[in-house]
Amino acid sequence: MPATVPATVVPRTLTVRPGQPLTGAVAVDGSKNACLPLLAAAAATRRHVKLSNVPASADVQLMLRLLERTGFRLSYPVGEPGSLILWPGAFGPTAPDLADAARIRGSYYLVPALLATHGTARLPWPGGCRIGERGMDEHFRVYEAFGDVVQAEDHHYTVTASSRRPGPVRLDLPFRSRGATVAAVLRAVVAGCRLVVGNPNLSPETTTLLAALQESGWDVAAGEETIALGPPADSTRGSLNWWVPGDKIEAGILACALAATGGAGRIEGLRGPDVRLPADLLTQAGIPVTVTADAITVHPAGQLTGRPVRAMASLAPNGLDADFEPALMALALGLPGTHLFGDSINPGRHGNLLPQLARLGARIDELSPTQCRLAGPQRLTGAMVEATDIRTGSALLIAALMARGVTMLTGLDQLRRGHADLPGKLRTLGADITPVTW
Ligand SMILES: CC(=O)N[C@H]1[C@@H](OP(=O)(O)OP(=O)(O)OC[C@H]2O[C@@H](n3ccc(=O)[nH]c3=O)[C@H](O)[C@@H]2O)O[C@H](CO)[C@@H](O)[C@@H]1O
Ligand SMILES: C=C(OP(=O)(O)O)C(=O)O
Repeated sequence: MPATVPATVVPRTLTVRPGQPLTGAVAVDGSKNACLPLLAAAAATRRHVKLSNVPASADVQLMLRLLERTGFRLSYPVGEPGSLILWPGAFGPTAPDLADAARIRGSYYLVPALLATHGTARLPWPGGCRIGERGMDEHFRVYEAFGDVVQAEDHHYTVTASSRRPGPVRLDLPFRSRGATVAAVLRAVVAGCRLVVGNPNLSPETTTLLAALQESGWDVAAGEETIALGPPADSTRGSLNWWVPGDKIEAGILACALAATGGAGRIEGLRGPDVRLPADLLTQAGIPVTVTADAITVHPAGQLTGRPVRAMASLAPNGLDADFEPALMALALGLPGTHLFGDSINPGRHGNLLPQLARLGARIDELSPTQCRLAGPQRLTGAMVEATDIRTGSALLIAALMARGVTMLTGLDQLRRGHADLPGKLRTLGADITPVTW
């Protein structure tokens, strides 16, 4: 009898072979990093929220299970793939055991909702990508500014809600942490109080959350210096409709893959301004790119005589999101010039990414633990590599498409944490990527 592979088998390894330049059109999924705070905000509002364009990535699926275990209810409207409705169900007297919250960084977004439902949040230290020391001290300072009590233990941390209703809260962040900014905003939602955050994070993920709250009746004013929030004037509790924006990082990865193979194509379903910076870097490197309100198009490049790539991650308003950097680094391996990269936000990123690119033969000079330089174009050779974090996985896919010979990519669980099916999207553009099912 021929061996058959059940349709549900999830491959653990992929083979990637170089081929024709990628071409065609593909749409991105909703963004994991925008979806996680929106889910946490939906829980914090304790209203019925319909959320659309929800990606099927593993981290988002896990967040949904954590919310259900906490006592929130979920339903999936028929005929609307990617949509769900979240509302508060019955909450038990004791806080739930959320041990597997340790698998994702974004589980910290649950703290405000847990304070609302149980008065206390006890969570394992967050996991996610192993990209260096990923502190939470600033998140804790946020809760303390609201009068909450924070206890750090070996394996867990506990936040206990203040018994007093906080008055207006003002806090200034020492740096523009996205996690701490979102924590402050969601805590104010639970407290129903006014909030001013100085030196806030203004990434699209944060401003998407602010826009959703504004639609929900909150008074929101966001500028480079401060974010100011005021609770809704009336106590309307009607249902809300929010939308997860298309994944800017997935769009950047697909644009880099098109460019890396000398191809041309269109990536849809995103917000143009979210990909402005990586698009500018491609254009400066001599790869013609146009960005419209909801798409990015990579045009055929002639001779590559553009400027070298200089991709420095930054938390400044309009700074380059750190998660774009690995894909740009993979692309630059094929571009002429001496290219410079930096990510001091995630100080362990290069320690993860560079050894894997080196397995393909990449020669990258580490100027410091967080900065590196490479001269291109380089000749890469297929090898066995591992997606040691989400963005390392996507950078390896791009590099493998440029390499001579076959690359085998393992560690797909990491890749799936951030993208429901990035290999499938690359296949839509013509990439030769095959799951290994033995
Ligand atoms: C789930 C999610 O959206 N993850 C993103 C988020 O990471 P992350 O969730 O880590 O964002 P944070 O703002 O919490 O932290 C960013 C970095 O700042 C430092 N830090 C942060 C808080 C703190 O209290 N103490 C401290 O030292 C750590 O080095 C940490 O790694 O923003 C990063 C930078 O844009 C992105 O690369 C991640 O993809
Ligand atoms: C670093 C990332 O994820 P997380 O913060 O969830 O680990 C990422 O999305 O690239």
